Amino acid sequence: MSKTIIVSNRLPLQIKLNDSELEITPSIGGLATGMKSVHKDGDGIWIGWSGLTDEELDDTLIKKVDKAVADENCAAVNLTQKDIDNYYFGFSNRTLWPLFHYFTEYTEFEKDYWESYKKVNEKFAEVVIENLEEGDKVWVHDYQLLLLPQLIKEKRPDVSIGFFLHIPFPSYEIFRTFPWREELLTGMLGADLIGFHTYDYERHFLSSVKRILRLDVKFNEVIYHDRIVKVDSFPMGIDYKKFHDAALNHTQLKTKDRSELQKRLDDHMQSSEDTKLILSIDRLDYTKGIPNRIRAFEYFLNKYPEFKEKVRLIMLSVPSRSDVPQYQLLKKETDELVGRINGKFATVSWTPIWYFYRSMPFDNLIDLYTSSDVALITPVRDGMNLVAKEYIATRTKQDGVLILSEMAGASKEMNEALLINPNNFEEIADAIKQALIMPVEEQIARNKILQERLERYSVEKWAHEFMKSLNATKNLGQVIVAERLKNTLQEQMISEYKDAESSLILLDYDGTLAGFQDNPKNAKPDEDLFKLLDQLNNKPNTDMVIISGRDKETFEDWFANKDYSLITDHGVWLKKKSTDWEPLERLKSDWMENIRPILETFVDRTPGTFIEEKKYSLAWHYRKADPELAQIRTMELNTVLTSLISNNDLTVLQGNKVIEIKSSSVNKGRAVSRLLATKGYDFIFTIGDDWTDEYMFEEVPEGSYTVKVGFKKTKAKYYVKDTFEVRDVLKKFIDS
Ligand SMILES: O=P(O)(O)OC[C@H]1O[C@H](O[C@H]2O[C@H](CO)[C@@H](O)[C@H](O)[C@H]2O)[C@H](O)[C@@H](O)[C@@H]1O
Ligand SMILES: O=c1ccn([C@@H]2O[C@H](COP(=O)(O)OP(=O)(O)O)[C@@H](O)[C@H]2O)c(=O)[nH]1
Repeated sequence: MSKTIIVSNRLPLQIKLNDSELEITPSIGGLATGMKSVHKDGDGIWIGWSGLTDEELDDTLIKKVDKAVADENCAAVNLTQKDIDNYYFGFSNRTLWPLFHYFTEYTEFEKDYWESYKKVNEKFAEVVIENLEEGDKVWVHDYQLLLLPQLIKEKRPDVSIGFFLHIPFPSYEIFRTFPWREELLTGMLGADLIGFHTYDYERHFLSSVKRILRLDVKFNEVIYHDRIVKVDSFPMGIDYKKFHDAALNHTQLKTKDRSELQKRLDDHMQSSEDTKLILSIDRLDYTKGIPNRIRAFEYFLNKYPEFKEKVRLIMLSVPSRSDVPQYQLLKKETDELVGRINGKFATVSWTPIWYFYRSMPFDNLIDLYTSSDVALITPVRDGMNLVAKEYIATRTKQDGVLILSEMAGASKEMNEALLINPNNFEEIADAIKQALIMPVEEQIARNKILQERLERYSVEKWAHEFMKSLNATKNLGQVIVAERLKNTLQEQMISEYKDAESSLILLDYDGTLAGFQDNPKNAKPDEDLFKLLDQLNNKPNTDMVIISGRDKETFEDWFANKDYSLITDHGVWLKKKSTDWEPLERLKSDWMENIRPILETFVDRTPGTFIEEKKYSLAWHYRKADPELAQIRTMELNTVLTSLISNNDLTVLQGNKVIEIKSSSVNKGRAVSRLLATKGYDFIFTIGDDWTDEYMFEEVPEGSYTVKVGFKKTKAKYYVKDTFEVRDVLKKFIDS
């Protein structure tokens, strides 16, 4: 039976050694708490790091760890202390985490960290491959494993892979500063479906894919080699029922069953009639805006002194990544701030801030959530923030107010909360006051809407939607275009070629024989290509024709010493083997004088674009321009040109990052039909990569081999992945 394999850096359980005995605790953090609910009901396995390093383990302990993780349907990836130092504390938490949360000044670009990150991603890949069985799906999580999808896909292209990023994906302007940006993007694109919490993160990712990898993006689909990668947003939910039911049970607890923490909270609440509790819970992380929050609370107490001795801020800060210097500094800063403010405002009966630096068991979290009148959640950046959702889920009487930073992914779905800018103390202070005096009817009205949404889009639903989309993505890849020219088909084709008495091989040039270059002039044939073409050209009973939109002058220059058959200018000129150039069409070019100035205005306004002037056509290339600006400009240019060309027998063609204006009566198809009229062939092979080649595919008779380069919509019957595969196929003709 097929299963889903979840992969994340941490397993849902963390193991430590205590006097050579295993001490097992649940992992902290939204990824672990959220995915745990998904994993518990499923029949899959969860692969991740156990919490112990190789150095801490001997054979006996390894067996114990394996058993402990296997009991939870997990499998451990073994990491050394050096891996943890360089991959986890290093690259993950001193490079990716700060950069993706816009803390560029904290970001360290260390080659050693990067090398370790690659190595550890490979270790994860090995364990995944070991556990993979026929039909399994893999769901990879988060920034620690950005290279993993590609590593799995390379070894197991048949496996359906989903990837979900739990933190923000930064804007292109931030991401472009990253030294290994191409590798990270291609690593992620190994997945069939890439998910983010919000649409903003999704569009930032697509923007980087377009600009850095220059890949084609159609709406939310990336065309990557011969695959379509779907990108979408799936805002993660929580196990609503678990939190809501726990809160309901909590209300029924007898006094004797109440926790020590709850008793302290009760004491505070009973100390005066209008006393209130404000709660914050987060890992002690600089992204969570903890110092800002404390300062804003101080500002509030100064601005609204009537709340002194009545309102208390309870801050639960969970220790996190304490080997990273920025976290140590944050700890110091937080301790000092809390000390200073408590020192400044405290009275005999009141300290304004209760500060806990530890993690708490689930029941204590419920104590805190259910006892607090306000939740104050103020991250400066946060992928989602599940605490905000958990607070709302526990409000069984629907009272309570959530103050939430608009920089948290959760804010996109929680409009009924009081949304604040975490850098604006004035706004936070006013929001605290508004929350404290908000009529209970208004609290209920807001929370009712929030709860309905959270209950509906729970973490189970989130996981279900993601997997549903992953399954649909798989089908998408299969239905769309031509059939892959796989080895068995190639063998059949070559055997037909060998049996044929007369064969025609039509080869497009750019994007087929030679790779795409920023400057078209640089796409000159290389030595290998010449060798290959020479050999093909000498095959008996074979007419090899290079058929291109390039101008005659370029081909005259490039192939000066070669006796190849050539067709240039999309079919205007023909040079047959051992004969001279002859025009296939008689064309006028006076129209160019009118069109060129228009194209020049587009070049001036669109940096990176340029005009290629051929004898019979004009081409405006935008391959180096910003893709979004280019998209707008191509629409504008099309509109302008449409009104101009109608009287001139001209056509505007949209190519691969180029718009070309040329005579309507010329195309590669017409040129091919003329070739076919002069000679009969019993084997025809034609290959090309863009729209101009579609005319050839249409023109050649049924039964011909029509092949597209790249995974695109086409009239061709088959496709190959790239120019490297084109050469491999041509070698098979030569070797036959
Ligand atoms: O594993 P740690 O290094 O101790 O960190 C804990 C987790 O922190 C991050 O959580 C994120 O995921 C949450 C759920 O999607 C989201 O609400 C939150 O905004 C994120 O910051 C991190 O992404 C996880 O990988 C860590 O395990
Ligand atoms: O002592 C604690 C404090 C918090 N949490 C949980 O940690 C998660 C924090 O997730 P969030 O998305 O808010 O932030 P992250 O830590 O993942 O950045 C929530 O599910 C909390 O219930 C916990 O298990 N123990």
